[in-house]
Amino acid sequence: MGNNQLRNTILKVLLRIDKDQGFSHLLIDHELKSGKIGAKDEGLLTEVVYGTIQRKLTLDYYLDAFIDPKKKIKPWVKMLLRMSLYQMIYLDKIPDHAIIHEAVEIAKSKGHKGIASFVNGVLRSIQRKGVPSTATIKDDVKRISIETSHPEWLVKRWVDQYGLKIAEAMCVCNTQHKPLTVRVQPLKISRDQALNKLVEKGFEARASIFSSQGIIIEKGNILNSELFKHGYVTIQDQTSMLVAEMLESHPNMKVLDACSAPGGKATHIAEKMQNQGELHAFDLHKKKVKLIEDKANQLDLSIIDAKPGDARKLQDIYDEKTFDRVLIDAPCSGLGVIRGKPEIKYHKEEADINRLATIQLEILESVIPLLKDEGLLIYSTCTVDKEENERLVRRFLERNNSYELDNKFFNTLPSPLKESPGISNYGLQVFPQTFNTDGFFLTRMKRKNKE
Ligand SMILES: C[S@@+](CC[C@H](N)C(=O)[O-])C[C@H]1O[C@@H](n2cnc3c(N)ncnc32)[C@H](O)[C@@H]1O
Repeated sequence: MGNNQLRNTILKVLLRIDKDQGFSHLLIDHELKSGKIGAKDEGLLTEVVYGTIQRKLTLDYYLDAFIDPKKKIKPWVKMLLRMSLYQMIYLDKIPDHAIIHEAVEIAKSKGHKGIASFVNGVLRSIQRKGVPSTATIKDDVKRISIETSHPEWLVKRWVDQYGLKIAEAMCVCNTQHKPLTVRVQPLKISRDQALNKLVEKGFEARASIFSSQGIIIEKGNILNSELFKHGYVTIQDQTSMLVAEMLESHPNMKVLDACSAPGGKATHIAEKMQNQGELHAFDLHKKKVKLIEDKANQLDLSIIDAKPGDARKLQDIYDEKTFDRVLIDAPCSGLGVIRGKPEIKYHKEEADINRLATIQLEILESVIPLLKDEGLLIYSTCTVDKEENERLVRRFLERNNSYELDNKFFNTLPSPLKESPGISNYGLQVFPQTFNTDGFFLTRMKRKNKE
């Protein structure tokens, strides 16, 4: 694929994410699987798409200083400027003159000479004069919003909920690289064996403190490894691995995973059960059930019975006190996974959070009666927001006095997590910056002992 074609593909993907609210990882995956992108261009496509989305508000702040506010610009021209500027500022592989040349060629072929000369003028002016400083922005929320490219409502919300220092560190971290982590399938290989194999193949890898099965890959492409291809390891963030660690499920238990797709945590739980017992996995969306089955097959786990179903209606299927363990990994705003899905920052709105909290509470209240006496329930989300996490748990406990937090949960956490800044009376909020992971929340509950 020529340079011009590659840049056109990048522009097409970016416009789909922006206009049609597409997911960056799915659209990138689609292009990479099309067979049209050469191996040497895969990295550039991924980097420019993610980077441009990740830095959109910062790039707009820079561009606005060079564009007459009265000028009407078509969305594709604005996006072309953003992706070109992203490469000029954040990538040092390609010289500026080549980036500007490509942008002008695209402007010519997609538009006309006038647009090409406008694009050329803006990019050349920035090249000559440099980008404006953010130091003049006095308001902290506005400054963080522009410097780290998070909408102001979100920065303000995080500052109000967690304070300026944590909020700013979180926003900065969300623009930085996160190492990939994998989970070892312990019924097929031990973590030490997997680590040795990876090091032999030239990977830089180390053990995670979050889970006895976790490995952090510092260098090397795990997707091309035999370990990955044959289901000896699966990709999972370290925070998500905490869930099965803390659920303490054992062989021959009866376990419910009420919101299960794509099955990352269900398969981990099945591994902890040594693939013995019953694991009932549900997801609201029928087509996602196949994802759970595929993951279970890939890891050679047979005890997962995956079905479509609404977690709020499982009482129609099961009697009260059926399960030894229950996981509610609830649908959430996903504000903890902005690094992997940067468009979340712009697609989510504040009103979504209250709507989601209502559903989360409904799910929790419908599912928890299925838990046996002495059973354990984990409630988790991949978001950083008190309304969906700590406050949700507090609201649940205030409304349902036969349940309580399981205090042993806090003692059982791996030690650096016990002392981490997100510990509260209602669970553990992991901030992405503390351990360079996703942002994640989890807590453990149980039925109160009757006197
Ligand atoms: C955070 S994801 C679960 C991730 C999964 N536990 C894993 O580790 O791979 C939440 C899931 O809940 C599903 N969902 C949303 N509403 C639901 C409902 N009312 N009942 C069951 N599943 C639901 C979504 O389709 C989504 O797949």
